[in-house]
Amino acid sequence: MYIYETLRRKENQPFVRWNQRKTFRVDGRTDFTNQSCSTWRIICFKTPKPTPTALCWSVNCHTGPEAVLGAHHNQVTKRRRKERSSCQLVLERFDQQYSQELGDLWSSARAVLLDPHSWQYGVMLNRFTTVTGITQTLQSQGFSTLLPCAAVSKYQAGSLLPPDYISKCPPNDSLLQPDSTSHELCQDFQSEPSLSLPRPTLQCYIHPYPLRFPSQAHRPGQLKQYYLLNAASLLPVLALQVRDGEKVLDLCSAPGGKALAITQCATPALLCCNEPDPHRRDWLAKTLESFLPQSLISRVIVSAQDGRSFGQSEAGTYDKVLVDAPCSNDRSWLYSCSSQQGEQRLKERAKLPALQAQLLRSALSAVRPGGAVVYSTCTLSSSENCAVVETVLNDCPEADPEDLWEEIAIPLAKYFTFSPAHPGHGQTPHKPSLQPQNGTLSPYRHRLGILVVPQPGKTWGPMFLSRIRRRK
Ligand SMILES: C[S@@+](CC[C@H](N)C(=O)[O-])C[C@H]1O[C@@H](n2cnc3c(N)ncnc32)[C@H](O)[C@@H]1O
Repeated sequence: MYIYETLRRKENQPFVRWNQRKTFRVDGRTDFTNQSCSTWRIICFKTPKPTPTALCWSVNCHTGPEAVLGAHHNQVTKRRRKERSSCQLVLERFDQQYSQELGDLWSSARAVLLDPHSWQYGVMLNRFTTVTGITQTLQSQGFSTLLPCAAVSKYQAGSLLPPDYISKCPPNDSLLQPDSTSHELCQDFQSEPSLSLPRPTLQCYIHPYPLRFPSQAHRPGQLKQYYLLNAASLLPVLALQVRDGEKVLDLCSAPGGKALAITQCATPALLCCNEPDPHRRDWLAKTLESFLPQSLISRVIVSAQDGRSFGQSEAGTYDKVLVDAPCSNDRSWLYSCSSQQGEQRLKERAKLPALQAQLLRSALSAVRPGGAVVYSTCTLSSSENCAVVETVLNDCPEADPEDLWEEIAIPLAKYFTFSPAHPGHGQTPHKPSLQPQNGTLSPYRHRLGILVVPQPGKTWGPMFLSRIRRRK
């Protein structure tokens, strides 16, 4: 059990809990004995028996030196997270398939998926709110921004970032981004001078340890300041490269995390969020209402079509289309609540590639010539990933896959573990390469897509993404 906490310590006063948890570990970077320190970064960790003495140092392979605060700190009380057990049936199927497809990467990915306490969470800030306070809190707890400045300028409506924004950033690969731009207002679109929105800045904070920032409760009349997500979910949105004023379709939209990320990257002229499932559509609508101001909500449509027919009804309409397809969802399927549910899901799994291919074809019809479609899933399964892309490309001669390895995998390799696509989906076991090595990867293989594989210390993913451009 790894739970991370921050305790504040005032001079000559007892420890005050910032959040209600208990057995604590001191972050290796914090000098616990430094009396002048006003903020302690304390991390709760799994211990068979909390030590009753004040401090007990030990070493944890993930996180370094640890200290257990003993029971005599009466603010420190016990609470255990409910353990979830994995579904054996699903795990066996994953073992069979993924050891073939991922080789050595699977055993370490498996260890991460089976240890929910090691999972990391990203905190995506909402540019439509004041985020200075949250930013300070995050930074004081050891969070830093995910996207270095170079990546920010490249991916998110980069030409719109003012030169002083870039110059305010530290010159090298520093993770600290200035917060001030979140509050700068810009006039978007000369055609609608009345639309005054904060400048697009996708800011996602991550922590080196699996610290889960508390989710924000509903605040009547106020927008939420941040959204918690798997940081790998941002990659399909970055790959979409949405620019201000574009028409964007999010074909499979609920609960809306990627739709929100799109609105952080740019101000589209139209964002159509499609979700056929009524319950999930309500959830989507609530997400949008909780994060977007009225001036933007008027540009957002929630639609309820079967995504497979969208391409026919709105052919050639959109500049960009995101297909974040229904998929096996490895993380959640592994924790199916019963073996019956696991069995049922594995049966459904066989039908998914056909549905995914239909959705991708529909998206390629809905996008205008010259526009781009991003296809993504949150499974490691090659039959739902590159095999779907390959199938669709085979019967869409007017569609070209684009290389995301150079554009996304290499610049962001510090944060995510990438594996290139696996053509032949499982027929040929292959040893994945984390970095492209000259001569070992064909350009076509890059182009089918890239896969984020969860690994210890970089637990983001699974996430597959592929970008396909419709020829002019
Ligand atoms: C992976 S989830 C999307 C997650 C979402 N993009 C986000 O970031 O929050 C896939 C969604 O596709 C929806 N879906 C299932 N079948 C669909 C279909 N035929 N057309 C469009 N969406 C569909 C599911 O109800 C589900 O909400």
